[in-house]
Amino acid sequence: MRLHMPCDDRLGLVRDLAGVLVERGVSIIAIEMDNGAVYLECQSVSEADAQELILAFRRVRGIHRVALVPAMPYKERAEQLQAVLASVRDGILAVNAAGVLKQCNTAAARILQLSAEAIDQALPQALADSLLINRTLREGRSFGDCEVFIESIGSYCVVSTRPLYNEQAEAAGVVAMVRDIRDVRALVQKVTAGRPVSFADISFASPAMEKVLKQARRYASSDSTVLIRGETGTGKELFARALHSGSPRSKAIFVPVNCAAIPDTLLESELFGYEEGAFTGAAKGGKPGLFELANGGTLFLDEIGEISVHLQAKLLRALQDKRVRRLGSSRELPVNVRIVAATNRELEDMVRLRLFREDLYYRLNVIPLYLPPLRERTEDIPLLAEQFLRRFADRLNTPARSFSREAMVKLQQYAWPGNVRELENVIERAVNLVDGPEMTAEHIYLGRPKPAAVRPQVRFETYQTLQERLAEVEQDILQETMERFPSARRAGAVLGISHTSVLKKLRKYGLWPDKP
Ligand SMILES: Nc1ncnc2c1ncn2[C@@H]1O[C@H](COP(=O)(O)OP(=O)(O)OP(=O)(O)O)[C@@H](O)[C@H]1O
Repeated sequence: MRLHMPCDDRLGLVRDLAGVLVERGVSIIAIEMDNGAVYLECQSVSEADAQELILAFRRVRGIHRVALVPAMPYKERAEQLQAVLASVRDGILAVNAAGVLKQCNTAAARILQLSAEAIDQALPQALADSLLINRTLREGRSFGDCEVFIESIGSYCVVSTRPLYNEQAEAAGVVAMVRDIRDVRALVQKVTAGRPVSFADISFASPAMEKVLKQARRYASSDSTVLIRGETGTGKELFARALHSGSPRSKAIFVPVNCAAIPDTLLESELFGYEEGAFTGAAKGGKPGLFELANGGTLFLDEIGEISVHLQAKLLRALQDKRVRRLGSSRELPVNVRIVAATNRELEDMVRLRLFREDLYYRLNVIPLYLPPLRERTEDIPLLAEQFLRRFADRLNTPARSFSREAMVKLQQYAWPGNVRELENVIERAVNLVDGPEMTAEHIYLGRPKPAAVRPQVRFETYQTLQERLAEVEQDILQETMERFPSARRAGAVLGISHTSVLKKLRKYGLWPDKP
């Protein structure tokens, strides 16, 4: 039986109430003062005895009223706290000064794989260390959003802690908040990801693209690695995104990496992450790599043909073992990532020239997908052009709605070295120029025609020896090769000479700074 009794603040009141119960041989379960009232919980008694008890309490000096209540305030508070703890997605746990686990919500139990029996038991030392609980107790200060590795679950978590102080201002316990790194990533993905791209976003009218799309739809559901080939701007990234959206991993993250846009040394730490202090400039607390970030989802390695041979070896190992190791760490982490790679390079030639590892090539080329260039599917041009026209006209609020016949012919006759991206740009430029509803041929500015491949210039200066003329040609070849493969080693592999010969020749022609 639980009673609520508004009362005066009088010394001895609780003793008098207890006396009423003692006289009748009824035991007290709990007594609590709250907000000008006494709450009392005692063992249950018969209906008649309850009535008599209530009358006796009313007669106690200082008691204003006596009413039955369904719950004691401390129980209500505890239940509300439990409901709050159970409803949050973050893991919350409370540990006392002796390291004993006193509270653990369902999320914490799930993230840290703790059983119900863990309550009222000392938290394992390694776990208390990883969760920064011991440091919080020792140093008596809070930690905010630290990424820590939890050995027992083999994964990283984000942890914040707060010490609880006793009356002597000593740390008497710790409350820790734990978030699974995967939940953090899912949140980031939700906030930062744009609208997902699906196969329905890929426009086509040509049988060639119909065939590719049919293949891609079939491949989407598989977990195998896809290698998308095609010239620049043919829609490789669009297909990679659609493959992800159409896969069982669609709810997880899609992580695109442009391998050509990041310098080699940086790409290694971006892909694999690093531990604190792994190198000068490494961020405090280390950083997870893109492989880890993409865990559960899809990693899109764009321009895969551009990565160095050193990184190719590391990538191959990661793909084979399905494990990655952060730079400066000895710990390997399992990763479950689907790889979609793309390139506009002739990887087979690169393999032949030893610029691309053959084993990595086969590992990536499990499902090849070839996107034809726009000039081989001119049927797609009107559809794409009209789609881009609508998009840009709406965005720029111009009245352009259609193409004249000549404009469309001009678009279809062009060779489109930049493919769909170039078409998109041409239409955007045209929409900016047009005043009326129709786009005419004058509004369509196409790229400058490519000059015909120039043959090495032959200079008819009769006093030049054969050797001198050959040297000029050699110089042109070296210059052109170094522009395409800006490393002596790679240029050497292409030209079939050693990299030291390349360097020697570069120095000879003043194409390489001399040693100081
Ligand atoms: N079939 C298509 N339908 C609609 N838009 C397309 C289509 N193909 C490509 N695009 C658009 O063309 C542009 C270039 O596509 P994307 O970036 O996917 O090409 P890419 O082959 O990955 O290029 P790069 O080789 O330069 O990385 C994007 O804006 C894309 O949305």
